[in-house]
Order: sequence, then C-alpha cells, then structure tokens
Amino acid sequence: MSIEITGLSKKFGKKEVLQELDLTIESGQIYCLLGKNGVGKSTFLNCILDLVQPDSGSISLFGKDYHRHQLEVKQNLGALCEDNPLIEEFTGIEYLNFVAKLYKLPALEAEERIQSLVNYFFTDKESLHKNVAGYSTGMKKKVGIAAAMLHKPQVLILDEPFTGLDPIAAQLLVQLIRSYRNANRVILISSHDLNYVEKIATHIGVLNDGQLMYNGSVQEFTMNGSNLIDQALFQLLLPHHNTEATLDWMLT
Ligand SMILES: Nc1ncnc2c1ncn2[C@@H]1O[C@H](COP(=O)(O)OP(=O)(O)OP(=O)(O)O)[C@@H](O)[C@H]1O
Repeated sequence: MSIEITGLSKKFGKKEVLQELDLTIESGQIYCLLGKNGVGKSTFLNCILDLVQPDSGSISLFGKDYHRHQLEVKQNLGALCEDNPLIEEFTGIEYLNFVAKLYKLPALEAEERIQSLVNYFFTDKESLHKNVAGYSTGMKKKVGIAAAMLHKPQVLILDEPFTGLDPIAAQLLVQLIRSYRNANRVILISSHDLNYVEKIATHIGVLNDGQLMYNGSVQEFTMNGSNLIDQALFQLLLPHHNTEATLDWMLT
C-alpha cells in the first residue's frame, strides 16, 4: 500500500472536520476525493502534506511513518496546494529552477525536464519569462502543477488542479495525469470538476460529516457506467432533493 491513514481527526474550534478517518490508497490508483464545499477535502490533503497538524491519527507513505521519516517522505511527495503559493518576484522559469534546486536535481536534468514541461503545457511560453506576480490564475496553476511534478514524486497530490484552467490546458492535464500513473506511484486529487474526474479517476472517495461516505472503485460508484459521476454523487449526497418543488415560485 502507498498511503495509509488511520484514525485521522481534526477539529477547528468546535467543528470536527475529520473524525477518525481511515483510508488506504494503493499505488497505481488515481484517487479522486469529492465532497461538498467546506467538508474538509483540503484539510485532509493538508494533513498529508504536513501543512495542517491533525489532532490525532497516523499517516504513512510507502510504509514509512510520516513523522519518523519526514525528509525521505517529503522528497517523494509532490503537491499543488489549494492556495498555490509561488514566489511572485520570480519569473515562471526562475521559480521552476528554484524548485529543481530544492530537490537537488542535477542542472542539466532540471533544464531538460523544465523545457519538456514548458513545451507540453505552456502555449504562451513568452510569459514564463515575466514575473509570476502578473500571471493569470490559470497560468499560476500550470506553474504550480509543473513544480509539483518536476522531481517525479512517487506520491502526487493535487488540490483542485482543474479550477481556473482553460479547456485546452485542462485536457493536457488530463493526459499528463493519465500518463503519470504507474504501478509505483499514487495520485490523490481533490476536485469539483467532475467532467475531468470522470476521465482520470480509478477510485473515488466522498467525504461527508468527517468520514468517507464512499470509498471504492469508480466502476462501483457509477454502477458500471450506468451513472455519470455527477449523478452518482448527487444521489449519494442529496437523494431526496426535489429541485423543481424547491424553486416552485421561480418556475411559474
Ligand atoms: N485554518 C482554519 N481555521 C479555522 N477553520 C478552518 C481552517 N481551515 C479550514 N477550516 C474550516 O474547516 C472546514 C473544511 O474546510 P476545507 O477547506 O478543508 O474544505 P473543502 O472541502 O476543501 O472546501 P471547498 O470544496 O470549498 O474547497 C471549513 O468549515 C473551513 O471553514
């Protein structure tokens, strides 16, 4: 197993966001975490990324306890966080080189990897030589994604990777994520963009009330394709919602 989480709990004030949550994600999976706004998806990912301190529970990656093997675990982890912090004074290229140095990539290899990611993902290559401060949301996101993958981490965690991307970049990202998947890697993604989740997920987790309300294969979630992921999610989370009756006043 690649990611093993046991009894993970996190409270903010009185709000219990995660309650004794257990989850195992095997390598080879593209695990997509779904759920309503504010349900705790980013909190969950940030606990794995050591950006939020859980109240209790344990996290191990590839059999190594996070806290006992911090450096080794972090070297093998690549992440796009929801707030995607970049260094605004750097150009995109400078930022990617900076990240490559953090991971101690040899200079030539770093240059080749950055160049290939630039060629793949950035139709607007000129902008990568301007300061990040002037970038659009989507451009910042593409730089954040490239930075997360540069060191070829075994565990790739992407929080809302499709938000803000244009349809071309999103389709390129779908293909990138699919190609990145292999038997030795695990990919964990939180997303509301179910059209894209549909194209990449092998497994689905639905977070609700601090627990995983569903955790399993995408085939089982969609009843072998008889439902789309958005329909399956709606039925799971709001089975008795009568949309038309609720909006009666508006429809007449
Ligand atoms: N640092 C914090 N301090 C206090 N409350 C927080 C903090 N971070 C998150 N929360 C609260 O925890 C809950 C879960 O937030 P989180 O951002 O994890 O949800 P989410 O599922 O990622 O939401 P969304 O889909 O809207 O991005 C929310 O009620 C949020 O207000």
